Amino acid sequence: MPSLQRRKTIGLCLNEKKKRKLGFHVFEELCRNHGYSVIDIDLTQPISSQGTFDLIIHKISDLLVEAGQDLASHHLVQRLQVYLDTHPYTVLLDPLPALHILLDRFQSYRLLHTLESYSQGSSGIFSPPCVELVTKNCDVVTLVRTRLTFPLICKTRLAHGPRSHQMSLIFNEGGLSEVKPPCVLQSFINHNATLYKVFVVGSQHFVVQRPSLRNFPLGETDQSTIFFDSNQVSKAESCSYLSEAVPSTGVAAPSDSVVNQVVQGLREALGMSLFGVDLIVDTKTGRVAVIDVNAFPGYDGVAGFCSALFSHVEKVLNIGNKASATSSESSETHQPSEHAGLQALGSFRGTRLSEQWPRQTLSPKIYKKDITRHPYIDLRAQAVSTDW
Ligand SMILES: Nc1ncnc2c1ncn2[C@@H]1O[C@H](COP(=O)(O)OP(=O)(O)OP(=O)(O)O)[C@@H](O)[C@H]1O
Ligand SMILES: O=P(O)(O)O[C@H]1[C@H](OP(=O)(O)O)[C@@H](OP(=O)(O)O)[C@@H](O)[C@@H](O)[C@@H]1OP(=O)(O)O
Ligand SMILES: [Mg+2]
Ligand SMILES: [Mg+2]
Repeated sequence: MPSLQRRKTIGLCLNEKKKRKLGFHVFEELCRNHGYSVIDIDLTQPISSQGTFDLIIHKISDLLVEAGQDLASHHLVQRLQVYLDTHPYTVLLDPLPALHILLDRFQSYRLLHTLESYSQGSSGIFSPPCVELVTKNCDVVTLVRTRLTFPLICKTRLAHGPRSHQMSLIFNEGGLSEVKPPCVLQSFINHNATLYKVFVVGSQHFVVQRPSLRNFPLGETDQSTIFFDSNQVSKAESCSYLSEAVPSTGVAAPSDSVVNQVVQGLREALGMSLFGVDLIVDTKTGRVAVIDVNAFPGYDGVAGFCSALFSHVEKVLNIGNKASATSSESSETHQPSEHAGLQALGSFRGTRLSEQWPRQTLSPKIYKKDITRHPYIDLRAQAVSTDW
């Protein structure tokens, strides 16, 4: 029987600034030239009336953060969630549960430490020791004495938005009185002011070198706390006074195999396609530290971003095609299935955590939770099964 094929439709929930920075018109043109429709989704209007979307690309971090406090934003996120629930074959790049993890540095670092513990130190990859400060009512000095080493870097719990880039470098116990929870205190690792940004697009990744914070003497010193904005330190064009490298102490860049392990571990654990990982190399030990994971970052310096994204989208849509054809042959019902192919690509539908993570690894509490009503998901260590 002849079948009428609908034009595949890609929806975008990206603000103009993000699109402009990424040169996103190139991606849109590639899509249209290959027969796909591309439509900007307006979350203030019913989504179904704007199109039938096979795949949605978004960066709604602002909205996800606001949804915790603001009812109007909550409703917009809810609208997207309901659309996904009622359109089980729509692929969301990237899944909302994973984004909730990356919006929260507590959860991101817990995930990194879990991945590290699976490798039992064999890979030489680590995430610097850190402590979570929820309120002022804790004995910060004892926590730091028992778990961390000076200098420390203090980062806000929230990982997105302008205030999330306001950080401080603390050199002694006296400096601890100024920290403002909720925040993370993390041991500072000397890395000769060199940062390696790994930008992931589906199964591909790109490594870009950037400036970073300079080395500091290890151990407690009487240096006063340095407050800084991370956006002024590690952008391609940054030339902060905090970034002078020491030329003679260069260390080798992370090897391809280390970068692959980090990317693969996070891709599988998060089920994401579009993310960035910041790596530094410890000048003392040569080990590679993972210090930050960002959802849908800027990809600045990645020349082929739009074509890499297009080829990933094509792969996902083609696998989705086959998977839905197979499942409609074998079953009358249209339940969301766990497509092995999609999972292998790390491109999961963005509905509930339970649909993307192996069910047996989730506690019943998380399994039942409607993530859009809970800005922070309680990520359990056992929910991660990937080795580094
Ligand atoms: N543990 C650490 N040891 C040494 N330097 C660090 C450490 N953590 C962060 N840095 C430095 O501080 C900068 C900002 O840290 P981080 O990447 O966590 O912040 P961010 O604001 O989330 O960055 P992004 O803009 O990539 O999202 C890094 O680029 C690096 O220069
Ligand atoms: O443009 P966006 O708002 O997505 O900003 C992202 C920023 O990209 P940009 O530098 O091109 O702006 C990213 O920089 P690189 O890692 O790529 O250097 C990184 O700072 C993310 O944390 C930011 O995401 P956010 O913190 O806002 O969620
Ligand atoms: Mg960073
Ligand atoms: Mg970050």
